Order: sequence, then C-alpha cells, then structure tokens
Amino acid sequence: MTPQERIAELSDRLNYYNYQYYQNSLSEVDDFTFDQLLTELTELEKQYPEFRRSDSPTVRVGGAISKEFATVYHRFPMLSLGNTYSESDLIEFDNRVRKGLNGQPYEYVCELKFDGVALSMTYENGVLIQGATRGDGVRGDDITNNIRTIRTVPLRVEWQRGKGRGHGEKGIDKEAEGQLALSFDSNVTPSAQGPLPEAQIPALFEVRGEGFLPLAEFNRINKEREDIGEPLLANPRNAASGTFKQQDSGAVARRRLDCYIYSFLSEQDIFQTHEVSLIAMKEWGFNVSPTWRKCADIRDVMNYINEWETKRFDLPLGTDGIVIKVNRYDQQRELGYTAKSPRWAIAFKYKALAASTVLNGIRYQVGRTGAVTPVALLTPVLLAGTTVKRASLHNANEIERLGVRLFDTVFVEKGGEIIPKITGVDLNRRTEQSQPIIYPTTCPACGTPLIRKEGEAHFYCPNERGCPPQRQSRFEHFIQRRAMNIESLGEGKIELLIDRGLVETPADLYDLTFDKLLGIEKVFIEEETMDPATSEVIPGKKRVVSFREKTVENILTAIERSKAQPLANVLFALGIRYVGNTTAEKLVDYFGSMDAIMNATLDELLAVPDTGPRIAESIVAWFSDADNRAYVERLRAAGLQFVGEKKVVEQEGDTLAGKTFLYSGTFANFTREELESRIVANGGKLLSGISKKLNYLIVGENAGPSKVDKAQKLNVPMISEDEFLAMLEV
Ligand SMILES: NC(=O)c1ccc[n+]([C@@H]2O[C@H](COP(=O)([O-])OP(=O)(O)OC[C@H]3O[C@@H](n4cnc5c(N)ncnc54)[C@H](O)[C@@H]3O)[C@@H](O)[C@H]2O)c1
Ligand SMILES: [Zn+2]
Repeated sequence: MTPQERIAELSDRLNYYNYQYYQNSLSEVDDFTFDQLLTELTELEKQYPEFRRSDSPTVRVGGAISKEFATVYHRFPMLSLGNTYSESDLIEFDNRVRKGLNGQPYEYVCELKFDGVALSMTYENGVLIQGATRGDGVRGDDITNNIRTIRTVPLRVEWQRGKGRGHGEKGIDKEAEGQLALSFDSNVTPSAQGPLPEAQIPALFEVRGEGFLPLAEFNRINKEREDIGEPLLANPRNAASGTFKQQDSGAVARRRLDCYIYSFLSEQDIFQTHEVSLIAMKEWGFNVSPTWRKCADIRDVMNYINEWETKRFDLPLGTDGIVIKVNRYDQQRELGYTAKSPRWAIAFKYKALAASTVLNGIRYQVGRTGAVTPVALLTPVLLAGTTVKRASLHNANEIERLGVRLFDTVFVEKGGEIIPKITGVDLNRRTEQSQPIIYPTTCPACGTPLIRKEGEAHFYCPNERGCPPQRQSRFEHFIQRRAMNIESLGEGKIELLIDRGLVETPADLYDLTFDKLLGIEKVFIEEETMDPATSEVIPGKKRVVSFREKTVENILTAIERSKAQPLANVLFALGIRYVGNTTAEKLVDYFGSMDAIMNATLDELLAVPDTGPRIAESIVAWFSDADNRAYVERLRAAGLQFVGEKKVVEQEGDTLAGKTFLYSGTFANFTREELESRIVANGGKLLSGISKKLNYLIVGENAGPSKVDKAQKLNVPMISEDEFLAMLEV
C-alpha cells in the first residue's frame, strides 16, 4: 500500500469511527486502538503533507451537529486535547511549554480526565440561558432542556462565598486566596438584575464541563433494564452521550446525569489563573470535582498521575486519564492553539489496567426473563486493588469473537464498569489442556432446550415458571420497592421459602401464616475473597438465615402493607417483558383498571402515549396466557389494588377524530404535554414517529430538520401551531 493510500484509508476509517462515536454513541474499537491509528495518521501526514486530505481527522474536532436539535454557534471554539500515553511525550510537552514561554516561570493544574460528554453552559445575568454540545467545535446542538435536568447545574448562580468548600485536593492556599480577593474587586460589569449581592459575576459568561452518567446510576439503569428484558447499555460514556441526544427531556431527567465543571470563559479577564477560576466556580455553586491539584513542575505532575492511576477507580464516574493545563491565563494565551487543540494543555491517558489469569470455567446465569449470560470463572487475580475472579463474556457471539478456550490464559481489563471484561487471549500460553467452549443447548438450571429469538444475541430458557433461577428472580422482581415493596424478604429468605415448598409463585406470599414461617432456617456459605496483601484466598463466611418471631412479624406486616401499593406497582410487579415502571404508570393513567388493561386489544394499547408495538404485543401475549390470568386472579383475591386513577383528559370534542398527529419543536400556546392532551381530548391520536400513517406533522419553533425532511419525503402535510388551533375550532 502506498503512503497516500494508507493516509486515505486511515482518514476514512477514523472519520467513520468518529461518526459512530459522536453521532450514534457507539465505540466500534477501543480508545487505545483509535488513538494509535490517529497517531499513525498524524505521523504519515507529517512525512507526506501533500497527501493530507481536507477532511483529515487530525485537524478537526471529531464530532458534528445533528439534525434533531437547533444549532448554536460557540462564542469560543470548543476544541479537543492532544493526548499521550507515555512519560516521554509528556516531557516533550513540558519542553514545548518552556520554550514557548521563553524562560518565564510557570505552573500546571492537573485534573482528572472525566469520561463523558463535553458540555457548554452560557449564563446571562446569572441565569442559565443555553446549554450545548461540542458538535464540530464551532457549532453544537442546543440541548438546553436536557442540561436543565442535571440537578448540580445551577439554573441561577448566586454568590455563595464560603458554601462551596473542598477546593482541590488540599484546600485553597494563601496565594490563591489573595488572588481570589483581587479578582472579585476587579471592575466587572455588574449584573443588571437578580440577587447577586457581590455582583462580581460578569453579565455574560460560559462554563464548560463534562456531562456524565454516574457509575451507580449506570448500574441501576442496567439492573432495571435487565429486569424488564431490555438490552443493556454498553458503557457509561456512550450511555451519557446517547441520553443527552434524546428529544424527550422527561426521559433524560429519569437518568440522573451529572456534570463536573472544569472551565470558565468570558470576555472580561476576571481571573488570572485557572486555579482561581476553579475555586470561584465552586464558590458560586458549580459542581467542581475536588480532585484537582496545582503542580509546580512536570515531576509533580508525574506524581499526580501515579497517585491517581488506581485511586481513580474510587470516583463515582469513569475517568480515562488526567488533563494537564498551564495555570496562568496570560501564559495560555501566549502559547495559543492549533486548529484542533490548545498548546497549553495535554491529556495523559492511562492504558487500561489489565492482568492475565486463567479461565477455569464458565457459569451460565439465567436471568429473570430467561436470558442466559455466560460469566467467566477465573483464577483470582488482583487488578486495581480489587480481587477479580469473574469477568463478563456477554453472549455466545462474544466467546466466538475472542476465540477463547477453556483453560486459556486470558487478559482481563477494568474499565468504567464494575465487572471487568475479558479483552483477549494470550495465545503464547495456550496449552494442550485447552478445550473448546461448548455453548449449552439446554438450560443449565432446568434442562429445557434453549431458544434464540430472531435478532437477539442471547439464548433464552423458555421455561418461565418452572426454571429455578427464573422463579427466584420473579420473586425478587415482585418484592422490590417500585413493585410490592416487601424488601424485608431479601437476602436468602425467598430461597428458603421456595426450598421449603412454602411458595411457588409470588401470589403464594399472601397465604403465608405465622405458624408456617416460625423457626425455619437455612445456612448459606458466602463467596471466597482474596487478601490484597498476601493474595491468599479467604474462604467464604457461613451465614444463617432463620425466621424468629420478630422476623416473621416484620415479613407478615410488610406483606399485608403491600396490599395498599397502587395499581401501577401491581402491574409492574407482574413482570411483563418491556413493562417498566414508567410504562406501567402510563397504562394506568390511560386505562384506570387492571381489567381494562387485561382486556385491551393491540390497537387500544397502541393508543397509550409512548406505547409502541413491542410493548403492546408483549402485554397482549402475557394476558392471553391462561396461567398468567389465573395468577392475576389470585392476586385480585388476595386484595391487591386493581383499580387506579384514570387520568384521561376530559373529552372536548371529536373534531380530530380518526386523524393522527406528531409534533416537533416548541409552541407559543402549549407545553408539549398540553399539546398532547388537546390532541387526545379532541379525538385525535398521537404517533411516535413519522410514517405514511401520519396525517399531520405540527411544526413549532426549532422543529427538528430531520423530521421535517422525512415528512416532506413521505408527503405528510405539515401544519403550523395556528393551523392546528384552527382545526380545533371547526
Ligand atoms: N473508540 C472510538 O471509536 C472512538 C472514536 C472517537 C473518539 N474516541 C476517543 O475520544 C478521544 C477524542 O475525543 P475528544 O476530542 O472528544 O476528547 P479528547 O480526548 O481530545 O479530550 C477533550 C475532551 O476531554 C474532556 N475532558 C474531560 N475532563 C476534562 C478536564 N478536566 N478538562 C478539560 N477537558 C476535559 C472534554 O470533554 C474535552 O472535550 C480519542 O482520543 C479517543 O480515545 C474514541
Ligand atoms: Zn431454565
């Protein structure tokens, strides 16, 4: 291949990965591979500048704007960061800085490199007026409504000196304190209004930060998704990126996103250093992570890097390196920018922490919905301070992709997720003993032949009622707080009840009595762990679950109390695939009773807001099963809530009868909810996407250009807000 061909190939490939990463929130290769390819391209272009293409990913920020949101122009470009994986590159960076500053003394500020999505927030007179993505660096997507759902992003900034403690790792030092006082005395345009008593905050300023999905939240969401049979989110960074791009900010709010602020920008020079800006932003109530440190020189920076290499795994979010910034703003200006990144900052990326160990076996776990997941059982090994003895293998395709065999030596890596993953096989250490992994064709728990549904990566055990782990998880689903809230039955108690033959389905819980429960017990052996100091394996502790008088009373009280749980909880507790909490609530709002839901036709279900064919079909299938119906009748007999509050809009008329609608953008006379309820109240129906079945697209301000395009292509009539109002008045 000629250099020109290689340059073209790399450019195409990297542009494609960028497109997948920024537009579709997907990583087709890992970051290290991506960065290596980019380095290769950069080197080639240096050697053969004549072959550099105008769309080269080396000179442009990787993202782009999307058609779903209005476009905003950044007041200051949002750039990328140069990055490095080695100490020697870092020293080279330091040399460039020293040279650029002609012998002036300088300092650095080090921060963690948070792995999320770059966000820009603009404040006018202390009020958040705009939130945007980085996009292509010059223009981004206006996602103000989505950013407003982040609770730590102040909608209004107020002077709260003394409130925001925890400045950096070590608190404010004397020098910074002095500078802080200085900068607040400087002559800044006072805000025109609002309670900004100190009035030192510029009338117009911008902060930037990293929007992210906290790990705990990521795990919570995935647990919920697994529970109702939704595919899992791949990793926290891509999940955050996908969430910020959603149109429905209600759905965004349900995923509790967060944001760490790391930079301040305004036309006025109110701060002299980055350090002081971080302190001031914290004081103003912004969420500045206290993990930053001022470093006197590059050796100090190295210490910071070494210290955080494993400590970073204790943070509430994924991080993939650290960012090193020249502290003084005048020096930053002196060093300037390339087309793609500042010359005064660099990212040092940690190589993913990996260890090698032996794959001893595979446990096939059966989830609540019957999905079978292979989990690798490893010889315990220490990785980033924790013992790893299991790793996820996702599904049969993943085993094939890795080409892994039993008793192979494998590489495990710890990324942002809790459970590490197997990333490769050490072929040099494959022995005669290795054996192919034969994926089971029958359920490891109950022996039923497994099935694979079309288009799904998992195999399923179809024996929903008889399969022990499925039965067990059905109880766990039933007792959770958002369902029947009988959580005092956790931690082995259900297993014990099933063992004793006291319950077979959750409906049996309502037949339990004091006499049946008192005195039963079971001994559990907990899992073995490993001593991080000596690598010795410590056997698991014994734990006894026994039902004494007080335990029995508590459980019976909780079961009795569960009868008051609202209908939406009961519906969710049934465990119908794809019916999560929110869907259950919407169904109850629409139908008002279990009977109405049970007997609803597919078409009736499709009329419920946000209920598509996948959910509707799952509900119809579930209720058409005689055993399920019998189960529901037993719950009714036990006295659970079968009637809820129907929140249907008062019928206003039928002028829209038989017509279907979809809207896009914002409206002068209605909120989105109001518009939806007016459509339904007048006999119209809302669709969830543009298709030939759609009669009207109501186009508001900032309507999504892609929706408009599609409507045009399919010849769907588009009407304005006024035209819609006129339709109501006929
Ligand atoms: N796997 C893939 O397919 C794929 C595709 C494209 C990009 N990538 C990854 O993304 C990287 C390039 O992405 P990029 O240009 O968005 O980011 P970058 O690595 O060049 O760094 C810039 C970004 O870092 C973030 N950041 C986090 N903490 C920060 C802090 N304390 N201070 C300042 N900025 C901070 C900001 O969002 C900023 O926009 C690549 O190096 C690659 O690893 C991966
Ligand atoms: Zn089974």
